Amino acid sequence: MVKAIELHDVELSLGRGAARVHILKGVSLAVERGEAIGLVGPSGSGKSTLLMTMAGLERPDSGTVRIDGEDLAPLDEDALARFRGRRIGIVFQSFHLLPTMTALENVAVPLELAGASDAFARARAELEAVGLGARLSHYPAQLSGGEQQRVALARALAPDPAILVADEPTGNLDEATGAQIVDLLLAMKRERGATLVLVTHDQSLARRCDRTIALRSGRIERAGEPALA
Ligand SMILES: Nc1ncnc2c1ncn2[C@@H]1O[C@H](COP(=O)(O)OP(=O)(O)OP(=O)(O)O)[C@@H](O)[C@H]1O
Repeated sequence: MVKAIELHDVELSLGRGAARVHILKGVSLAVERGEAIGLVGPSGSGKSTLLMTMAGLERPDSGTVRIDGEDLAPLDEDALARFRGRRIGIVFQSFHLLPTMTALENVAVPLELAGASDAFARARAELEAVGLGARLSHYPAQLSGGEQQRVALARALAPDPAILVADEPTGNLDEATGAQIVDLLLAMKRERGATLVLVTHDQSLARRCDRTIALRSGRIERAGEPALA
């Protein structure tokens, strides 16, 4: 069976000259289609870097990254950006919404730029699905943190990606709101049959995923067995 995400012996360094840091060290892992993975580990262990590598936003120095069986290495930057746009939804801790656009525009405009003819109708449906049907015309500054993260989630899901990656999506939220966002992430990925990789410091949130993968000092410390293999 083709894996949703497959890394083999990935080495990755970031930074220049004396500031260059060897972050990922021989990382190999496989994520089944439809799995929800909680990616955990101490601060600085490389979780965000690994997530960005899985999402095709960082390229490894060596080793291979395959998404749905496709090796990302031969893709040039344009092809990689198109691949990401079609297949991968990304949610960040700090929402990354455009402050001058309404909730609806934040979701619809990227869809429109990607060539969707029904961008505004789809954006409206996505915002309704995350419970924001009554907030379409609000600007990010008029929304709570949890609502802003729902807009970001709607934006990530709008192109119907097969893979959703979320980097500390609850990091700027209080505990109860954070738990609601994880509920929503898990419900959305189940409904759509997507694969989810969630970076979190919170072990109790990570345990709600099908499986946790633990990183330490850039190496996989523990990966568990996929329940869906
Ligand atoms: N662009 C960069 N240049 C140099 N070093 C970097 C760069 N990005 C990350 N690092 C370093 O790589 C290591 C891993 O960072 P990363 O953000 O992946 O860890 P993390 O486990 O997600 O940490 P946290 O939980 O604190 O967010 C850290 O020591 C960090 O300082």
